[in-house]
Amino acid sequence: MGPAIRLQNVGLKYGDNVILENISHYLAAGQCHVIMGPNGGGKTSLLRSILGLTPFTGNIDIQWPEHKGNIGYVPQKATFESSLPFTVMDFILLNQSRNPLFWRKRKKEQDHALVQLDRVGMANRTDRRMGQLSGGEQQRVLFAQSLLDNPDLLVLDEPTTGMDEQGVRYLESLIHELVCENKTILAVHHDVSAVRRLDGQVHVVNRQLVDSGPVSEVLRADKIERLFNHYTGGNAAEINSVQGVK
Ligand SMILES: Nc1ncnc2c1ncn2[C@@H]1O[C@H](COP(=O)(O)OP(=O)(O)OP(=O)(O)O)[C@@H](O)[C@H]1O
Repeated sequence: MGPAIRLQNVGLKYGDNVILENISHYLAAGQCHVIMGPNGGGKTSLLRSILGLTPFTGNIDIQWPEHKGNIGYVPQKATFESSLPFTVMDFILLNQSRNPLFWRKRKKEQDHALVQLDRVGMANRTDRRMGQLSGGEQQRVLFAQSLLDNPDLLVLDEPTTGMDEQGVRYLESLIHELVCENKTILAVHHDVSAVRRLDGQVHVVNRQLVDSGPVSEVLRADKIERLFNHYTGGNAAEINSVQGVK
């Protein structure tokens, strides 16, 4: 079972630049939560705050049901030196053990890595150099890597960026599978149709929490325009008062 996440008065500033302000919210356990909102609205910053990677103010409590479980994280982009001669399998194994790479090529670990790569349609590309993969293929490898420890909380930052239709389908069916296992998913997403297919809870963030609820409510036809209005500089406080969000 995945955790619930409680946010209390969460804020984040870079210098004088306010990125997140006064966000108090509850993300229920065992569901798929999608964060949407305009570019620069603070979605990645919120994910990074939840992961403890950014110095936020306020409180973020990851509430594990019994004991603390594993967290998987897929960042927006893979960061590695693309000229290095390591393969997809090396990249995956690199994160599976604290031993040097040449110790890691144990059959059991390779088999486990292969199963995860198969889940994202990359099992036939284990010997390719990471630096030679396309952006979408790299995203798939990152996703496979995030599954290695059987995470109870999976955090995805725009997971389908650069992915083709097949990659998107792999990812969506895996998310459905994980939700069926009561894992908690937290994903930043921009694609309204894809979010509709995920059928989770949608939380709109633009510096503040602008709206929140099931897909059927937040992505209603009459609200979509407002969601996109944010992109042209909508004011979160005004939007809150229009939508009655406190
Ligand atoms: N380390 C940093 N230092 C200074 N400013 C930052 C830093 N990280 C993010 N920001 C700023 O915070 C704001 C929010 O960025 P963030 O990446 O959280 O937005 P986002 O909603 O995820 O955007 P996008 O949809 O474009 O990915 C941006 O204006 C960005 O420039």
